[in-house]
Amino acid sequence: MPIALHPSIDNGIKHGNPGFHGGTLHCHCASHKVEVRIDAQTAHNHACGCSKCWKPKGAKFSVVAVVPRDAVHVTANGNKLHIIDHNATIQRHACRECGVHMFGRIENKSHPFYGLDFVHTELSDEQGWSQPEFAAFVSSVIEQGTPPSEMAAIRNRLKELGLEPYDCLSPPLMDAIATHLAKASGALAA
Ligand SMILES: N[C@@H](CCC(=O)N[C@@H](CSCO)C(=O)NCC(=O)O)C(=O)O
Ligand SMILES: [Zn+2]
Ligand SMILES: [Zn+2]
Repeated sequence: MPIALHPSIDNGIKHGNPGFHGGTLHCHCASHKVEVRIDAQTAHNHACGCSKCWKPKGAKFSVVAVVPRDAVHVTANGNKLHIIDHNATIQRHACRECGVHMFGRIENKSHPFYGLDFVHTELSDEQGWSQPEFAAFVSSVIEQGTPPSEMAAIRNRLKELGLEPYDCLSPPLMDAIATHLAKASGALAA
């Protein structure tokens, strides 16, 4: 049995459908579920090993993607939502009862990813969301108690699944962040 990372990737990566245009996320409550409608396909879907992203019980990684914030609409039981940490870069709006994070929003207008919300598409029954493309913050699983001796097996399994492991974000995303900062500072022409 290969090491378990997350139920939506452990049996192989399901391909996304480029023509897919969104769906509805719902929390894990048995009744009065929080529902969030997403009117867009996701981008930059990835496995994330950081301690802040929501993971289903027993998973080592979260699977998280971004969508334009204008495409995110709370459609039911929004009164159950609260913000986990108002000071975090990504303000995660979670269900107070079941703990599931419904969307993470960046409110800092000068942040490179301002305008994008973070979402977990496993919370939707629809098929076709963009597939995970890489693994981010892999070393961070140690901070949550994974023995460092397991890291080689974890990175090998991620590679076997086609998810290149990185200890921050992927090179294209790190380049996008650096480009944004260079344009803001004047080091590159805006
Ligand atoms: N080692 C830390 C890393 C946390 C971290 O920086 N997480 C990233 C990625 S989240 C989705 O890719 C991040 O951007 N965080 C901003 C925020 O969470 O507000 C840890 O594991 O906690
Ligand atoms: Zn809930
Ligand atoms: Zn994360």
